[in-house]
Amino acid sequence: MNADTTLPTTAATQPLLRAENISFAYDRDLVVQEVSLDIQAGEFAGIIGPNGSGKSTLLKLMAGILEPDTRNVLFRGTDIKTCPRKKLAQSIAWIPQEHHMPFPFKVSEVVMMGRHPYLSAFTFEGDSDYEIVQHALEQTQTAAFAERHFNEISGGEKQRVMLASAIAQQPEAMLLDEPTSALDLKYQVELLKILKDLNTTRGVTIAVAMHDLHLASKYCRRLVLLKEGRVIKDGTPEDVLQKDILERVYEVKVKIFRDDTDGSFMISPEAS
Ligand SMILES: Nc1ncnc2c1ncn2[C@@H]1O[C@H](COP(=O)(O)OP(=O)(O)OP(=O)(O)O)[C@@H](O)[C@H]1O
Repeated sequence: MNADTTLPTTAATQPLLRAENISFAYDRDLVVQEVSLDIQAGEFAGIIGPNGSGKSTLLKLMAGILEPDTRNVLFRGTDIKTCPRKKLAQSIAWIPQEHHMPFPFKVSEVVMMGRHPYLSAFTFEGDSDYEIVQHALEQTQTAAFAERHFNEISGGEKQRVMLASAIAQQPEAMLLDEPTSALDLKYQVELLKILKDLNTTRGVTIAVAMHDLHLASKYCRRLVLLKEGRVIKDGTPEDVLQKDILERVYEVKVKIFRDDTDGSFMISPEAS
């Protein structure tokens, strides 16, 4: 067995990801404060909260991109800092909010980057890698512009290409930072349907930062509400999307409507 890809065998009993009372500051002020959060394998969790509440930062900490100042993030019970990088790159896909490539890569090449954690320094992509990439391009409806340069496509097209790259990565978990922010109505729903399908049919764990509370309540089985870097409420959409909680956290009066067809919630801010 290759030691580089081995993780502890006790892993199955642990949450996939655990933030154990972590705090983090970019400079002086803490932007994540004493957050304890377990993400179990197979969950579909939404991270919600006002601008600047720490959603992106928390996801970056959970993905091992940033290191907490205090305490640790554990991946299957092991401090994420000490996990073999290759195994981590195969296991966790991170989809950031902003995408820019430093070189003029084609869309197909960006999607192929999802396969890189599986290749060694001296191996080239094989037929199965190309098949996986082609399937990911088709699944995200990005195959039509696979030969265009990534930096020359629209923001919404980039978001779908980054999802394709994450699908090609075949990870255990996808952490996504506002993946629908640049998408039109059709593709917002398409992207969330793809995530739901990956979650239900392949067991991919999803943690996604979202501003659209209606879509969050429609697709996420759990919502974690942040304010000023702290978890204010963590539970089902019904537990979290309550008038008094939302008004306190977002500092605006809201009306909440329930869609009886799927149980989702529509939140309408009221002009004061
Ligand atoms: N690279 C950085 N350097 C310094 N401060 C940062 C950096 N990134 C974020 N911050 C600050 O950290 C805080 C949390 O930001 P973060 O992006 O995590 O919040 P967010 O909830 O994702 O916000 P939004 O909904 O606006 O995307 C904010 O006050 C932000 O200004």
